Amino acid sequence: MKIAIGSDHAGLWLKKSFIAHFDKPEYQLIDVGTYSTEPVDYPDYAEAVGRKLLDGSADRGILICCSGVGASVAANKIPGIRAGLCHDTYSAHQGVEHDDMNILVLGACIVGLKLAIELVQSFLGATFNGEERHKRRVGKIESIEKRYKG
Ligand SMILES: O=C(CO)[C@H](O)[C@H](O)[C@H](O)COP(=O)(O)O
Repeated sequence: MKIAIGSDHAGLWLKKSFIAHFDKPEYQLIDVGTYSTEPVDYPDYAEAVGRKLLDGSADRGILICCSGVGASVAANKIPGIRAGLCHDTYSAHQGVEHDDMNILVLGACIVGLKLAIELVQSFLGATFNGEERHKRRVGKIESIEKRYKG
């Protein structure tokens, strides 16, 4: 699975830890930055991760900022992106199974490394279950995107 991963300065430590932990043959991590602790703006990394999904170079995305809120808000502005801020493992897999969530957003100021790894494992191990009512709801999200297209 190809996974685009990005963070701002606040999420850098967690992004680095993920890159080390998920260095496994089944995962190909595409690191879109940031690469130093110099302060940056989370929307830039949210957009960079979103673009990787839209151009087909990544199957899933992981985004990290301090709370996870800003990165989540920014990523969800991109049509086709369904980003979820999840700090419990149930939401991390149910968000994929029911809502076809394609980016997991984490707050590096909120979660510790062990929980964060479990969250990513839950997210990556889940697939959209494709049941009619869930397809209908995701379809309605796409309709909202179309109605408000600039
Ligand atoms: O949490 C965030 C947005 O929801 C970001 O990580 C910001 O970086 C956070 O607001 C901290 O910003 P600062 O410039 O490091 O004070």
